[in-house]
Amino acid sequence: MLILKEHHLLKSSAIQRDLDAKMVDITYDSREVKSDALFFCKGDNFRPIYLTMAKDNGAITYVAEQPYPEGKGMNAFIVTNIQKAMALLSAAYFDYPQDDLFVIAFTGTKGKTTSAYFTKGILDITTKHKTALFSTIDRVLGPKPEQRFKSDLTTPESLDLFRDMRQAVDNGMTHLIMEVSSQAYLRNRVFGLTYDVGFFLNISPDHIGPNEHPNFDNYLHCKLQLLINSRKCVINAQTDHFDEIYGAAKATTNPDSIYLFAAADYQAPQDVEIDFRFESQEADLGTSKFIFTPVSTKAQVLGVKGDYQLSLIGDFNESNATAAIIAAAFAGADTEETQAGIVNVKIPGRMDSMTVPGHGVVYVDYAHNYVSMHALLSFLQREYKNPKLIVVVGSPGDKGVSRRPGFAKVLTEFAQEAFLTTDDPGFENPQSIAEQIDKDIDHSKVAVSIILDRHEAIKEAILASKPGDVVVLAAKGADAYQKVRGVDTPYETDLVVAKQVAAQLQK
Ligand SMILES: CC(=O)N[C@H]1[C@@H](OP(=O)(O)OP(=O)(O)OC[C@H]2O[C@@H](n3ccc(=O)[nH]c3=O)[C@H](O)[C@@H]2O)O[C@H](CO)[C@@H](O)[C@@H]1O[C@H](C)C(=O)N[C@@H](C)C(=O)N[C@H](CCC(=O)O)C(=O)O
Ligand SMILES: Nc1ncnc2c1ncn2[C@@H]1O[C@H](COP(=O)(O)OP(=O)(O)OP(=O)(O)O)[C@@H](O)[C@H]1O
Repeated sequence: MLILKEHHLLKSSAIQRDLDAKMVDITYDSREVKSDALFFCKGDNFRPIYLTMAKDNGAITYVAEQPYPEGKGMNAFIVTNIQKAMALLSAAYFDYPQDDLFVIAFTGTKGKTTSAYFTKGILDITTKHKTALFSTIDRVLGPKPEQRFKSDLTTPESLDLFRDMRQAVDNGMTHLIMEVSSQAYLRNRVFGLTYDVGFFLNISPDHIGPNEHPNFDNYLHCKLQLLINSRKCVINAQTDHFDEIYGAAKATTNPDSIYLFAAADYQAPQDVEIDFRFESQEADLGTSKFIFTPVSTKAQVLGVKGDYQLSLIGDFNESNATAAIIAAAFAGADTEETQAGIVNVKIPGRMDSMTVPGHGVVYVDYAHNYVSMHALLSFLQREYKNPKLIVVVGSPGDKGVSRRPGFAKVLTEFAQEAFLTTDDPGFENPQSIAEQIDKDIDHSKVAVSIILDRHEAIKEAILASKPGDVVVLAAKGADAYQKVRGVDTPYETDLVVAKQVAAQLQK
């Protein structure tokens, strides 16, 4: 209660309390309540009947923004903001596990997962597999295979976050790499959490619409919170909105603890000193090679520099790799470890490729907004020397509405043929989403087909390709589901479907 009081979250009226009540668990899901638990009443879809269920299952205390008759007889803490209260109480309940971890956080519209995986590749060497990971793809809480779980969210709900951190510490982990989404700040999932090093990779319009951010300013504001909550800040100097981002870091962090990185040929504004540079040597279909150089005195103190090679192709990944090298260096990695740890990193659903005999080469990639599709398609266009580009893509329902015109624009700029299909339609009609993309495409440049069955769309795209063509299966990465009306409907993944098509064609 003191914690809530200290943070001015407690509404003094309407509190019933038994301060001696023992509490053996905390949860926000009535289905998981055990006896003597504390139950958080939270969420857009919260219904008072969940509190009844929680009480019936043995909850003795609830925390909510209003008193509920259903909670009669229970201890109640009525708070002004349930998300903040849950974050603070969860951190306390799990005994502040962040204090036992070196925490590295990445935010950015693109590149969070990639940078996080690169960093983990390195720190697995440095820390001898004592590095935990909270990523969009999975959560790694310990060195054993059974301590790896699939993620539901990029950044977990606060209670899950602190519980998993505690688990990681108990499993012997000493470091944690986490992706922090803007949504995590919007919904106070990381309220009160401070990172040892926080990275701002880039920002471009995305995640704006129902259930997400009301506008770009809000999106940027939420992302900036990561810098405000980091002991050391590292910023990609080439990001859009650099001035605002750098300004946010400077407002709360000593300039000695702010670091900037950029490509070797980037001309920074006069009053901006770049700390780390990366110089591309080769970025083709086989590999990426670049030189990483600490330029400023404070960057040189870290002692990491040299030639780097990546298996994960795509020129845009050199910037992600640079962020990872800096992150790992702050966590104690040396040059040799950063070189050895990054070279073999591959990420499910990022730049996966296969050739279909008699047809084109197929790429599966998670690019799912204008900027990432632009990065992906321009790379492939350059490397394959203006091939015919055939793209299969869909846009999710209920969120990221700005992606739809973004896809239309990028398809018009690069593709010769597009198959618009289904991608997590949620509660929207996938046909209508496809039509919204289609209406902004310049049909004099791109031949468009709407095929809602994603398997069929992939098959038609591959059939339409000839050797030398490039087929891009975009935006779904390695997702093994389609989110339809609140249900995760199993889906084989784009790569598996492409392999099935290739196998059928060879029969
Ligand atoms: C808008 C949003 O972020 N919503 C998230 C939020 O939901 P919520 O707090 O409103 O809770 P809710 O789902 O309405 O459920 C109501 C409550 O009733 C409880 N309940 C429900 C049923 C029952 O029988 N008993 C019971 O107690 C539930 O446990 C829950 O506490 O908290 C839930 C976890 O408790 C999340 O699953 C949910 O994410 C939704 C599914 C989502 O799609 N979020 C996206 C937008 C998101 O967060 N994305 C970002 C990535 C964005 C990026 O890439 O940058 C992310 O970090 O993943
Ligand atoms: N630095 C970058 N700039 C532009 N595009 C990028 C960059 N890094 C990755 N991409 C593209 O974006 C896709 C997603 O990358 P990644 O999963 O690392 O980003 P993310 O920030 O975790 O995305 P999300 O928040 O949507 O999960 C990649 O498959 C690639 O096509």
